[in-house]
Amino acid sequence: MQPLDPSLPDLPADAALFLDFDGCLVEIAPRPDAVAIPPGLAGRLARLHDRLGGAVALVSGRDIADLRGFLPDFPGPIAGSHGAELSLAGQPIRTTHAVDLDAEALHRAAADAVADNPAILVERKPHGVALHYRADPSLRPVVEAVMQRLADAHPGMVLQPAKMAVELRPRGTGKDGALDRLMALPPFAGRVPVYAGDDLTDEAAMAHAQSRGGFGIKIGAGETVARYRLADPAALARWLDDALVGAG
Ligand SMILES: O=P(O)(O)OC[C@H]1O[C@H](O[C@H]2O[C@H](CO)[C@@H](O)[C@H](O)[C@H]2O)[C@H](O)[C@@H](O)[C@@H]1O
Repeated sequence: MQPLDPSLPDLPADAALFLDFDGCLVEIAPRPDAVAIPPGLAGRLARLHDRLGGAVALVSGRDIADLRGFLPDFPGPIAGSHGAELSLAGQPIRTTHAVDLDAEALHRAAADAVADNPAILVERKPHGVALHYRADPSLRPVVEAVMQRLADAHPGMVLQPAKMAVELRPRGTGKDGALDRLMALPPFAGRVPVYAGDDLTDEAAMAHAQSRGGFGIKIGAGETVARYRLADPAALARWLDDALVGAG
């Protein structure tokens, strides 16, 4: 069991907590549909939601419908597709950008471009597409070249490198924007933003949390702007559980 970062403070009682999903709440899996939800995760999120007056949000590169499939009872807001969509508690999903995207055409173009490489997995999202090469990492240059061509052909979209994947997301979106949007709303407004994430896509949001008086927690290895680090999702779970115990 990895020790907790000894410098990591307790979760502030007035925190606004932003949690990434893959590699942060759940371990990375061979395929996006193969992640295992830890047995205590849903209960932990519900208790944190109560403890923080509802100021707990999921912020993911996955689309919201996909995330809801894994965490159907999550009671708080979800920012999905790298901030391109947002669902406030009890409200329908709404789009946060103005990029005019024919998602089906984009998915078709991506799938056609890698049709000769069955090891490349095409993830179709309502606001973009991801090409995964985890099954054969030697295909990374192929994926990068295809995605660069697609980005050139879709000026409204930008490249988003991910873990063993390359994605396209709408220009102007991002997890930092999602954090900003939520921090302007109750019950997040006026609280201390705390953001935990593992990936490149989380860096801007962690920097943003820190610029607003809060802090970031990098999960796992790799360069980061985050002030603190925890080894893996299990270490994050223990830190969150400590906060719940501390709260009595
Ligand atoms: O923002 P996140 O919640 O961390 O989501 C980032 C991307 O995660 C997923 O892909 C990654 O996780 C998969 C499952 O562990 C793994 O197989 C893949 O290699 C990783 O890149 C998801 O599929 C993407 O849509 C998310 O954007």
